[in-house]
This record gives sequence, C-alpha cells and structure tokens, in this order.
Amino acid sequence: MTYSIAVLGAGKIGEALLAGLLGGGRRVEDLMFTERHPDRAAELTTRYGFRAVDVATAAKEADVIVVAVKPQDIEPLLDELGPNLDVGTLVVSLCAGLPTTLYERRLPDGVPVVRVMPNTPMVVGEAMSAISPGRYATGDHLATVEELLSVVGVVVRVPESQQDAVTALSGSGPAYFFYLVEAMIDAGILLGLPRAVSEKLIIQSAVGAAAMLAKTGEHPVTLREAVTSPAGTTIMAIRELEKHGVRAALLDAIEAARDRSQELGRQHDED
Ligand SMILES: NC(=O)C1=CN([C@@H]2O[C@H](COP(=O)(O)OP(=O)(O)OC[C@H]3O[C@@H](n4cnc5c(N)ncnc54)[C@H](OP(=O)(O)O)[C@@H]3O)[C@@H](O)[C@H]2O)C=CC1
Ligand SMILES: O=C(O)[C@@H]1CCC=N1
Repeated sequence: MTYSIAVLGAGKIGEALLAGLLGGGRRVEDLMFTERHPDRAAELTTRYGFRAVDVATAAKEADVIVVAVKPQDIEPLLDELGPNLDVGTLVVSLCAGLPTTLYERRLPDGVPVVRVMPNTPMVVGEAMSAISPGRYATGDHLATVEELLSVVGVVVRVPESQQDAVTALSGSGPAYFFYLVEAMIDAGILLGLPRAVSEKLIIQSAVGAAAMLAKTGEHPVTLREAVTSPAGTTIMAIRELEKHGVRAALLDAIEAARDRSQELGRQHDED
C-alpha cells in the first residue's frame, strides 16, 4: 500500500528502518526524516535520497510518523509534534520504555499510537519487532505497522504490559550475543590463535548455531546436548560456565534491563 512515512530521529534504528523500507520497494519520495544535525541529514539524503524535513512538515505530509529518538529526547519532540499533528496520522514509537499513554496525553486527542520494540538486525532484514496497540489504535493500524516492519524482519504482537520485558530480551538481545562473541574471540587469542582466525571460527559458529536454532525446530537444550560428548571437551567448558554463574548472571542482567525500561517510562509520568 502507498503511504508516506516520516522517521523522526534518523539515528541507528531510524536509518535501518528507512533503508530497509527503501530496499523493500517503498518509493523514496514516500520516505522522509527529521534530524538534529544538518551534516547527518545531508549524509542520509546523499546516500539514499530520502527527504530531510522539519517536524511540522513531517506532521503535515506523512501518513505514518515513526518516533526514533532516544527516550531522553522525547519531551521537546512531542512539544513540537503535538500542535502540528492531524488526528488521522498514525504514530509509531520505537522508543524503549515509553508507554503509549505518554503520546496519548501529549498529542491531539484520539491519535492512534502503536508501540514497537525492534532490534538492530533490522540492518540485514532480520529484525525482531514486537508491537502493541495504544488506546486508539485499531486492528487496521496494527496491520499497517505489521506490514511495514515485516519488510525488515519478523513481527509479533504482544500486550503493552510485556514491552519492558521484550525490550530487555530482544531489544537489547543482540548486544548480549555480540558481547559473547567478543569474549569468545578473546579466548581464541588467549589460546594463541591469530585474531583473524579466532574471529572467523567464532562468527561462523555463531551463524551456524543461529541457523540451527531457526531451521531445525529443535530445542536449544537438545542442540547443546548434541555437542556435549560424554567425558569430552564441551562438558568441561560447561562446568566452568556453571561454576561462574553465567546462567544466573544472564537472568540478573535481563532483569536489570527490564527495570531500566520501566524506569525510562516512569521518568515521564508527571507531565
Ligand atoms: N539501538 C537499538 O538497538 C535500539 C533502539 N531502540 C530505540 O530507538 C530509539 C533510537 O535509538 P538509536 O537509533 O539507537 O539512537 P540514536 O541516538 O542513534 O538515534 C536517535 C537520533 O535522533 C536524533 N534526534 C534527537 N532528538 C531529535 C529531534 N528532536 N529531532 C530530530 N532528531 C532528533 C539524534 O540526534 P543526536 O545525535 O543529536 O542525539 C539521533 O541522531 C531509542 O528510543 C531506542 O530506545 C529500540 C530498539 C533497539
Ligand atoms: O539500550 C537501549 O536502551 C536500546 C533499547 C533496546 C536496545 N537498545
């Protein structure tokens, strides 16, 4: 379907979305963005051809407004957007922690809002996005967002009450895998392998493991057990991971990320 989309804040996620939509066949004239820094705006226009606009123009011209600024930058943006927005425009928030009620309070009455938690694998068309409707968002609005995001990855619908947990799991999730890969590459260096070799071994192992998870339908426990030979090498490593409490560390880490997402939302409670 043809409709115009404006991304407010074309940073890492905003750019990934715009580039993905363009790659997925959307017309460049239907894609626009706002950016704070003229250099960044010029860079995006030169690289892709998207139109840099101001917030008032985005509000006037776009059918869908995607908010992709950091949660800490939301207040001045809503101040600027509110007076210019038409009640028929669909607002999609990608911001961690921010509830749809914040937008509903600050934007014209009845504006439909859909909260989304995507992740950075969007840059390679492999995003995991979870979407939740606000008070005024209908099934059609959800379907529009689903169609939009399915071009850059997989989309699930969740109740908004689960979005802070989703943010901690899949929103931040890629960072945990990158951290693990980084540590495993270091282990290769510790064992005396050249860095390039260590990187190749670990990255391809990560790609292979991810493909097995995605394609075999097997449970991760089954896949791990298949690697873990009796009295072999893997079980020696697993014992060390258990001794160091890596599983408990992950549970605590993800709980801390969930708490931070809740806190980011609460920061805008009293307006
Ligand atoms: N990165 C990630 O993995 C994920 C991020 N998110 C969410 O997406 C949002 C964006 O994150 P990310 O892309 O990483 O952040 P970035 O900082 O890379 O992008 C935000 C961009 O918005 C610009 N900006 C800020 N205020 C305004 C404004 N008023 N008008 C126009 N542009 C503005 C920023 O400029 P400046 O450089 O001056 O700050 C920056 O370029 C966040 O809310 C985050 O929670 C969600 C899922 C995953
Ligand atoms: O770290 C963050 O706050 C953002 C939200 C999810 C991933 N990155």
